[in-house]
Amino acid sequence: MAALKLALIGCGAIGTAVLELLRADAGLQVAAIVVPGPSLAGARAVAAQLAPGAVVAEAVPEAGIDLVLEAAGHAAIEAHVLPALRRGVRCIVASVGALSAPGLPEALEQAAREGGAQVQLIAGAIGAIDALAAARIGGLEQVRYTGRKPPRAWQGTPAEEGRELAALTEPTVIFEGSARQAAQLYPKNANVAATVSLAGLGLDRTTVRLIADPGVSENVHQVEAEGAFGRFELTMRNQPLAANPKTSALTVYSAVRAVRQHLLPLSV
Ligand SMILES: NC(=O)C1=CN([C@@H]2O[C@H](COP(=O)(O)OP(=O)(O)OC[C@H]3O[C@@H](n4cnc5c(N)ncnc54)[C@H](OP(=O)(O)O)[C@@H]3O)[C@@H](O)[C@H]2O)C=CC1
Ligand SMILES: O=C([O-])CC(=O)C(=O)O
Repeated sequence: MAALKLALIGCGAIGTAVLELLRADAGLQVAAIVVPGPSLAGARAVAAQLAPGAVVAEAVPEAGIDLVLEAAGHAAIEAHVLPALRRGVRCIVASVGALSAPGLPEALEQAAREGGAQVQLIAGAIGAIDALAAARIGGLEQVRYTGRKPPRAWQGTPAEEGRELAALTEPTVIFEGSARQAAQLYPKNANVAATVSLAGLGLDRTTVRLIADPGVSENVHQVEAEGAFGRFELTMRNQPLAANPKTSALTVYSAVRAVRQHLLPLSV
């Protein structure tokens, strides 16, 4: 059987780790790696080591791709995922927070329908998305998400406004509001907030708290959900990636699992 041809969008912390893990997968060929112009040379160096057969380009090739994995950032959905879906290519999306932009969920659905393809949002750094989505069917009353990361994970975000992150000595709430606001203000840190909300009560009714905590070294994600099913409390203590402290290693494994689900005859 012909190998499944994958296009990877983004070649940063997640993309590189995904390439390492998928390197030896039978039945899979990384056919393309897509990055912005200034990163082409860096991505070519990574490809030479981890995906020697891949074309490195600024756009997904128009032919010869069976599956797209986005691990790039919110802007990549509009730029690369929508066109791929319209051409009928299945897509896996890590930057779920992009769906907080009004109209983007509908645009994704429309593009997928047009192409007869499907878009899969990964659970990424969070668990229990299956339980939450199932609980929604019975009716949910409240879903609350708390994201707690070491101060350095909030560098380059609005959390820096009016405070010196490196000088924090106490856990500090840097954001309280809806999942939609969190995903828009913290596009590299609150994709999980968007995922929890899309599985549960929606972007506007899911309450989110983001905390910079000098007392933790992990990325800690908590979900509290209540409804007709009963209630659950989930705590994930994720190891961050050395290459990007904002991102949990579990996100990489979740992306790899999603790709492998397209290869295996049986998957859990
Ligand atoms: N669902 C989840 O649980 C999580 C989701 N994420 C999402 O994954 C994304 C990637 O994370 P991570 O790998 O750690 O980030 P990195 O910053 O390490 O890497 C991002 C990569 O994507 C490239 N890139 C950026 N914009 C585009 C674009 N428009 N088209 C193509 N490539 C692009 C970057 O290139 P350049 O350096 O040139 O900008 C870089 O190669 C995050 O931005 C976030 O949206 C992250 C963590 C958890
Ligand atoms: O990887 C994580 O811990 C979560 C994250 O950055 C996000 O939700 O965007």
